Order: sequence, then C-alpha cells, then structure tokens
Amino acid sequence: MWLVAVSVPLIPVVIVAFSRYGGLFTALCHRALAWTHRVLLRRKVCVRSTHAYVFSNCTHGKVDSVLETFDLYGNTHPSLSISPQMSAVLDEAVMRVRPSLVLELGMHCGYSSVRLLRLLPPAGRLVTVEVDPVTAELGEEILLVAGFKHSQFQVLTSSSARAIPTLRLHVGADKGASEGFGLVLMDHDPQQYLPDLIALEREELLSPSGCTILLINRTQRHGDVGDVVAHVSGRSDFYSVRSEHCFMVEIVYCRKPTNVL
Ligand SMILES: C[S@@+](CC[C@H](N)C(=O)[O-])C[C@H]1O[C@@H](n2cnc3c(N)ncnc32)[C@H](O)[C@@H]1O
Repeated sequence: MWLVAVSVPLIPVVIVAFSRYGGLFTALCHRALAWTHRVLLRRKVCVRSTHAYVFSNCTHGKVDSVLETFDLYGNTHPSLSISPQMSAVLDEAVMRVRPSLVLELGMHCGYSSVRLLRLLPPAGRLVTVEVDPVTAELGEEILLVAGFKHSQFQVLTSSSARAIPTLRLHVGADKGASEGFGLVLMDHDPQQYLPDLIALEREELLSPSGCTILLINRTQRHGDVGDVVAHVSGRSDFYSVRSEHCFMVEIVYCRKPTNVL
C-alpha cells in the first residue's frame, strides 16, 4: 500500500520527463540493447555447435537442406551467418554478376560460402579465407557436406592480410585467372576492409573488366565502412558505389571501358 502511495505522485514526473527526454531515453535503450546483443553474441556464438547441428540435421549432398538447417539453427541460437536480408542482396548480386572466380574473406562455418557456391556457373570457383584453423576445418567440412568438390573451392587458413599476397599463386592455375576475381565478399574484420581492398588492387586481383565488392556491415554504423566508401568515392575513375544498405555496401571496380566501339 505504501508503495502505491509513494509511486502515484511520481507518475506526472515520469510522464513529463519522458515527453522531454523520450528521444534520448529511446536512443539509450537502443544502444544498451545493441551492446547486450553484441556481448551475448560474442560470448555464445560457437562454431562447433553450429557445425554439429548442421552436420547432424541436414540432408547430406543437398545444398538447400544445408542452408535451411543453418537458418533453423540461427532461429534458436546466436549465429554469425549472414542474415536473410543480407542473403537476399548477396544472391541477387551473384546472379546479376555471374562471376567465375569469387573471393570470400571470413568464412566462419561456411553458410555464405555455400550460398555463393550454389549460384556459380559450372566452371566457377570460390577461394575463401578464414583466420581461425578450427573454424576453417569445420567450414570446409560443411562445403563438402553440401556436395561441393575441392575442384570448386579452396579454403585458405590465414589472415586476409597474409593470404592476399599469395592469392595470385592460388588462382594462377585457373582458366581466366588472369582476369582476377569477379566478386569479393568481405565479412571478416571491418578494420581490414580498406587495407585488404587496397592490397587486392595492388596485387591486380580485381578483374579489370568488372569486380563487385560486397562489404557486410554488421554493426550497421556507417563509420565502420565509411573509410572504404570515402576511398572509393575519391577514385571515381575506377570505382563506384552501386548500392548502400545499412547492412551491406556494394562497390563496383572497373578499369576497362565496357562499350568500346
Ligand atoms: C562474421 S563471420 C563470417 C560469417 C560468414 N560470412 C557466414 O555468413 O557464414 C567472420 C569470420 O571472419 C574470420 N576473420 C576475422 N578476421 C579475419 C581476418 N583478418 N582474416 C580472415 N578471417 C578473419 C572470423 O574468424 C570469423 O569466422
């Protein structure tokens, strides 16, 4: 009873405070929620658990079943696989570009690798880079479970910075490798996006006739991909920003004029 007596006079104060500082309060709540989500995700995402669930619940050899099982896992567990929204944008880009050689930086358990591989043309190939050895091994197994063969993909266990200078060697044997990568998906460490893009260009690994670079922005803060956007905006002779979603930026690199008469 005393609690009600104390609380009732406070109600108008709370209403006035909320109407004045409601925006600030909501923004603080959003930030607190985002922070909690990040902390929980960091603590609980478990590549072994993701792998074990997908391995034992999907139909081996069926790509769609592998993807559906990943999605089911993601509905009930923290997961680092790209979201359905990101997946839709990724699929659309791959179907539009039809790249024959794709580079992925940040493989994790192989979800986005499977999405990419299933849309490549028959002679298409994926090179995927993962810094953590256990994750790389488990991710590679998922690609095999989905039915892909080693002739279609290569997993490099390395940091992106170390892998990029060796990529020419790894793709050298490919037909059309002199063209470089037609699509690059970056979903590893946003602080590496710009140095890695610069290194890929320096090593002449981006196809001069057109390379699509997709940057996943998990924090949805513009600042996290802003340096890359600023870099490419200042190089409008070779680069253009094709689309900018809050969760993904698509950049196009092209050195050759497409309509030579
Ligand atoms: C967000 S997860 C990638 C998720 C994956 N694209 C998917 O949708 O299934 C990021 C991965 O990048 C790896 N990683 C982080 N920094 C890296 C780096 N510098 N080079 C290579 N891999 C890196 C992490 O170990 C992690 O497995």
